[in-house]
Amino acid sequence: MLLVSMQNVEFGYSDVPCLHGASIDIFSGEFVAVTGPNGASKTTLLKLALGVLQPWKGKVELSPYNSEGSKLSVGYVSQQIAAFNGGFPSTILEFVRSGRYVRGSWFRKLKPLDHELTEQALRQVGMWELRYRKIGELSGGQKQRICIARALAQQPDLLVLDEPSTGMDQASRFGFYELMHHQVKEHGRTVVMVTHGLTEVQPYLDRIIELERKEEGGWKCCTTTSCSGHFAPVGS
Ligand SMILES: Nc1ncnc2c1ncn2[C@@H]1O[C@H](COP(=O)(O)OP(=O)(O)OP(=O)(O)O)[C@@H](O)[C@H]1O
Repeated sequence: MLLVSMQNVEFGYSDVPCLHGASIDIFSGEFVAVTGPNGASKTTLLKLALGVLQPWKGKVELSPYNSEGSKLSVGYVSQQIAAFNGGFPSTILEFVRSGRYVRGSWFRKLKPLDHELTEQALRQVGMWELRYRKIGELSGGQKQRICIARALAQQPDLLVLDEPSTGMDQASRFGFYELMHHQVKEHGRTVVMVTHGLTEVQPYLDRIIELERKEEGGWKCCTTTSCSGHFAPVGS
Protein backbone atom coordinates (compact mmCIF):
# COMPACT_ATOMS: atom_id res chain seq x y z
CA MET A 1 0.00 0.00 0.00
CA LEU A 2 1.24 3.47 -0.93
CA LEU A 3 1.77 5.58 2.23
CA VAL A 4 3.61 8.59 0.81
CA SER A 5 3.57 9.83 -2.75
CA MET A 6 5.55 12.85 -3.97
CA GLN A 7 5.39 13.85 -7.59
CA ASN A 8 7.60 16.42 -9.28
CA VAL A 9 7.96 18.48 -6.13
CA GLU A 10 9.73 21.81 -6.12
CA PHE A 11 10.49 23.60 -2.89
CA GLY A 12 12.79 26.24 -1.44
CA TYR A 13 13.16 28.54 1.55
CA SER A 14 12.26 32.21 1.02
CA ASP A 15 12.83 32.45 -2.71
CA VAL A 16 15.87 30.16 -2.81
CA PRO A 17 15.03 26.79 -4.37
CA CYS A 18 16.56 23.62 -2.92
CA LEU A 19 14.51 20.70 -4.26
CA HIS A 20 13.55 20.22 -7.87
CA GLY A 21 11.70 17.38 -9.56
CA ALA A 22 11.58 15.23 -6.44
CA SER A 23 9.40 12.18 -7.00
CA ILE A 24 9.26 9.36 -4.47
CA ASP A 25 6.86 6.68 -3.32
CA ILE A 26 6.99 5.02 0.09
CA PHE A 27 5.07 1.78 0.53
CA SER A 28 3.92 0.22 3.79
CA GLY A 29 6.28 -2.40 5.21
CA GLU A 30 9.46 -0.90 3.74
CA PHE A 31 12.72 0.07 5.41
CA VAL A 32 13.97 2.99 3.33
CA ALA A 33 17.05 5.18 3.74
CA VAL A 34 17.31 8.74 2.44
CA THR A 35 20.87 9.77 1.71
CA GLY A 36 22.91 12.55 0.13
CA PRO A 37 25.54 15.11 1.13
CA ASN A 38 25.07 17.87 3.74
CA GLY A 39 22.57 20.44 2.55
CA ALA A 40 21.09 18.09 -0.08
CA SER A 41 17.58 18.66 1.34
CA LYS A 42 17.06 15.32 3.09
CA THR A 43 15.39 16.90 6.14
CA THR A 44 13.37 19.11 3.83
CA LEU A 45 12.21 16.04 1.89
CA LEU A 46 10.99 14.38 5.11
CA LYS A 47 9.16 17.53 6.21
CA LEU A 48 7.46 17.79 2.83
CA ALA A 49 6.46 14.11 2.99
CA LEU A 50 4.89 14.66 6.44
CA GLY A 51 3.08 17.84 5.41
CA VAL A 52 5.14 20.04 7.77
CA LEU A 53 6.23 22.03 4.68
CA GLN A 54 4.11 22.70 1.61
CA PRO A 55 5.65 22.33 -1.88
CA TRP A 56 5.89 25.25 -4.28
CA LYS A 57 4.91 22.96 -7.10
CA GLY A 58 4.02 19.31 -7.51
CA LYS A 59 1.97 17.00 -5.33
CA VAL A 60 2.54 15.37 -1.93
CA GLU A 61 0.11 12.84 -0.54
CA LEU A 62 0.35 11.17 2.87
CA SER A 63 -2.20 8.42 3.26
CA PRO A 64 -4.61 9.16 6.14
CA TYR A 65 -5.01 5.41 6.71
CA ASN A 66 -2.77 2.46 7.44
CA SER A 67 -2.97 -0.87 5.61
CA GLU A 68 -5.72 -2.05 8.00
CA GLY A 69 -7.90 0.97 7.29
CA SER A 70 -7.30 2.68 10.66
CA LYS A 71 -5.99 6.22 11.06
CA LEU A 72 -2.31 6.34 10.10
CA SER A 73 -0.06 7.02 13.07
CA VAL A 74 3.29 8.66 12.45
CA GLY A 75 6.35 8.85 14.70
CA TYR A 76 8.96 11.50 13.86
CA VAL A 77 12.41 11.85 15.39
CA SER A 78 14.00 15.09 14.30
CA GLN A 79 17.68 16.05 14.23
CA GLN A 80 17.23 18.74 16.89
CA ILE A 81 18.09 16.82 20.05
CA ALA A 82 20.45 19.58 21.19
CA ALA A 83 17.29 21.29 22.50
CA PHE A 84 17.49 19.06 25.60
CA ASN A 85 20.00 21.15 27.49
CA GLY A 86 21.08 20.75 31.12
CA GLY A 87 17.93 22.37 32.43
CA PHE A 88 15.42 20.04 30.76
CA PRO A 89 13.36 18.94 33.79
CA SER A 90 11.75 15.61 32.75
CA THR A 91 13.02 12.17 33.56
CA ILE A 92 13.59 9.69 30.75
CA LEU A 93 10.52 7.74 31.87
CA GLU A 94 8.24 10.81 31.81
CA PHE A 95 9.53 11.85 28.41
CA VAL A 96 9.09 8.46 26.74
CA ARG A 97 5.71 7.90 28.43
CA SER A 98 4.49 11.26 27.08
CA GLY A 99 4.64 9.67 23.62
CA ARG A 100 1.62 7.58 24.60
CA TYR A 101 -0.54 10.72 24.82
CA VAL A 102 -0.06 11.11 21.11
CA ARG A 103 -2.38 8.12 20.78
CA GLY A 104 -5.60 9.75 21.98
CA SER A 105 -6.35 12.77 24.14
CA TRP A 106 -3.70 14.70 26.09
CA PHE A 107 -6.07 14.62 29.07
CA ARG A 108 -6.80 10.92 29.18
CA LYS A 109 -5.62 8.74 32.06
CA LEU A 110 -2.77 6.42 31.14
CA LYS A 111 -3.67 2.74 31.12
CA PRO A 112 -1.56 -0.35 31.94
CA LEU A 113 -0.88 -0.81 28.21
CA ASP A 114 0.67 2.67 28.06
CA HIS A 115 3.09 1.79 30.86
CA GLU A 116 3.82 -1.58 29.27
CA LEU A 117 4.66 -0.05 25.88
CA THR A 118 6.79 2.64 27.53
CA GLU A 119 8.81 -0.01 29.34
CA GLN A 120 9.10 -2.12 26.19
CA ALA A 121 10.38 0.84 24.14
CA LEU A 122 12.90 1.81 26.81
CA ARG A 123 14.17 -1.75 27.02
CA GLN A 124 14.42 -1.93 23.22
CA VAL A 125 16.83 1.01 23.17
CA GLY A 126 18.69 -0.16 26.30
CA MET A 127 17.61 2.77 28.52
CA TRP A 128 15.22 1.13 31.00
CA GLU A 129 17.82 0.95 33.78
CA LEU A 130 18.38 4.72 33.49
CA ARG A 131 14.68 5.63 33.41
CA TYR A 132 14.75 7.96 36.45
CA ARG A 133 17.65 10.05 35.14
CA LYS A 134 16.97 13.65 34.02
CA ILE A 135 17.14 14.11 30.26
CA GLY A 136 19.44 17.12 30.58
CA GLU A 137 22.10 14.87 32.13
CA LEU A 138 22.29 12.45 29.20
CA SER A 139 24.93 12.12 26.50
CA GLY A 140 24.09 12.86 22.86
CA GLY A 141 23.77 9.17 21.96
CA GLN A 142 21.53 8.52 25.00
CA LYS A 143 19.27 11.45 24.08
CA GLN A 144 19.01 10.03 20.59
CA ARG A 145 17.94 6.66 22.00
CA ILE A 146 15.19 8.08 24.20
CA CYS A 147 13.78 10.07 21.27
CA ILE A 148 13.63 6.80 19.34
CA ALA A 149 12.01 5.09 22.34
CA ARG A 150 9.36 7.82 22.56
CA ALA A 151 8.52 7.28 18.89
CA LEU A 152 8.48 3.48 19.31
CA ALA A 153 6.17 3.75 22.34
CA GLN A 154 3.60 5.32 20.01
CA GLN A 155 3.59 2.11 17.95
CA PRO A 156 3.58 4.16 14.74
CA ASP A 157 2.62 2.76 11.37
CA LEU A 158 5.17 5.11 9.80
CA LEU A 159 8.40 5.94 11.61
CA VAL A 160 10.39 8.85 10.17
CA LEU A 161 13.88 9.32 11.57
CA ASP A 162 16.32 12.10 10.75
CA GLU A 163 19.89 10.86 11.27
CA PRO A 164 18.85 8.77 14.28
CA SER A 165 22.18 7.02 14.83
CA THR A 166 24.17 10.25 15.24
CA GLY A 167 26.22 10.01 18.44
CA MET A 168 25.73 6.25 18.82
CA ASP A 169 28.75 3.98 19.04
CA GLN A 170 29.16 1.24 16.44
CA ALA A 171 27.63 -1.58 18.51
CA SER A 172 24.62 0.62 19.34
CA ARG A 173 24.17 1.55 15.67
CA PHE A 174 24.03 -2.09 14.57
CA GLY A 175 21.64 -2.88 17.42
CA PHE A 176 19.49 0.02 16.29
CA TYR A 177 19.45 -1.10 12.61
CA GLU A 178 18.46 -4.57 13.74
CA LEU A 179 15.68 -3.11 15.89
CA MET A 180 14.31 -1.10 12.95
CA HIS A 181 14.55 -4.11 10.65
CA HIS A 182 12.57 -6.08 13.22
CA GLN A 183 9.93 -3.32 13.44
CA VAL A 184 9.48 -3.53 9.68
CA LYS A 185 9.60 -7.29 9.15
CA GLU A 186 7.85 -8.47 12.33
CA HIS A 187 5.47 -5.61 13.10
CA GLY A 188 4.73 -4.39 9.57
CA ARG A 189 5.84 -0.85 10.30
CA THR A 190 7.34 1.43 7.68
CA VAL A 191 10.65 3.09 8.50
CA VAL A 192 12.11 6.02 6.59
CA MET A 193 15.50 7.13 7.84
CA VAL A 194 17.95 9.83 6.83
CA THR A 195 21.49 8.52 7.10
CA HIS A 196 25.09 9.24 6.14
CA GLY A 197 26.15 5.70 7.10
CA LEU A 198 24.75 3.89 4.11
CA THR A 199 27.37 1.15 3.88
CA GLU A 200 26.58 -0.04 7.40
CA VAL A 201 22.82 -0.01 7.13
CA GLN A 202 22.42 -1.22 3.54
CA PRO A 203 22.03 -4.96 4.38
CA TYR A 204 18.99 -4.10 6.49
CA LEU A 205 17.28 -1.90 3.91
CA ASP A 206 14.68 -2.49 1.24
CA ARG A 207 15.43 0.69 -0.66
CA ILE A 208 17.64 3.77 -0.85
CA ILE A 209 16.47 7.21 -1.94
CA GLU A 210 19.40 9.33 -2.99
CA LEU A 211 19.46 13.09 -3.36
CA GLU A 212 21.87 14.35 -6.00
CA ARG A 213 22.93 17.78 -7.10
CA LYS A 214 21.72 18.56 -10.59
CA GLU A 215 24.38 19.92 -12.92
CA GLU A 216 22.34 22.92 -13.96
CA GLY A 217 22.22 25.33 -11.06
CA GLY A 218 22.45 23.22 -7.92
CA TRP A 219 18.92 21.86 -7.95
CA LYS A 220 18.36 18.38 -6.56
CA CYS A 221 16.53 15.27 -7.73
CA CYS A 222 15.94 11.76 -6.40
CA THR A 223 17.13 8.38 -7.58
CA THR A 224 16.08 5.16 -5.88
CA THR A 225 17.92 1.87 -5.53
CA SER A 226 16.45 -1.44 -4.39
CA CYS A 227 18.28 -3.41 -1.69
CA SER A 228 17.85 -6.98 -0.56
CA GLY A 229 16.54 -6.19 2.94
CA HIS A 230 17.57 -9.77 3.65
CA PHE A 231 19.51 -9.17 6.81
CA ALA A 232 19.29 -12.31 8.91
CA PRO A 233 19.61 -11.89 12.69
CA VAL A 234 22.32 -13.93 14.39
CA GLY A 235 20.94 -17.34 15.36
CA SER A 236 18.09 -17.33 12.82
N1 LIG B 1 14.58 27.07 7.78
C1 LIG B 1 15.38 27.26 6.74
N2 LIG B 1 15.48 28.49 6.18
C2 LIG B 1 16.28 28.71 5.10
N3 LIG B 1 17.02 27.75 4.50
C3 LIG B 1 16.94 26.52 5.02
C4 LIG B 1 16.12 26.21 6.15
N4 LIG B 1 16.25 24.88 6.43
C5 LIG B 1 17.11 24.40 5.52
N5 LIG B 1 17.53 25.36 4.67
C6 LIG B 1 18.43 25.19 3.54
O1 LIG B 1 17.87 24.21 2.68
C7 LIG B 1 18.86 23.34 2.17
C8 LIG B 1 18.52 21.91 2.56
O2 LIG B 1 18.59 21.79 3.98
P1 LIG B 1 18.29 20.41 4.70
O3 LIG B 1 18.41 20.64 6.17
O4 LIG B 1 17.03 19.86 4.18
O5 LIG B 1 19.51 19.52 4.18
P2 LIG B 1 20.03 18.10 4.68
O6 LIG B 1 20.30 17.27 3.45
O7 LIG B 1 19.08 17.51 5.66
O8 LIG B 1 21.41 18.48 5.36
P3 LIG B 1 22.30 17.76 6.49
O9 LIG B 1 22.82 16.46 5.93
O10 LIG B 1 23.42 18.72 6.70
O11 LIG B 1 21.44 17.59 7.72
C9 LIG B 1 20.18 23.83 2.73
O12 LIG B 1 20.81 24.64 1.75
C10 LIG B 1 19.79 24.64 3.94
O13 LIG B 1 20.71 25.68 4.18
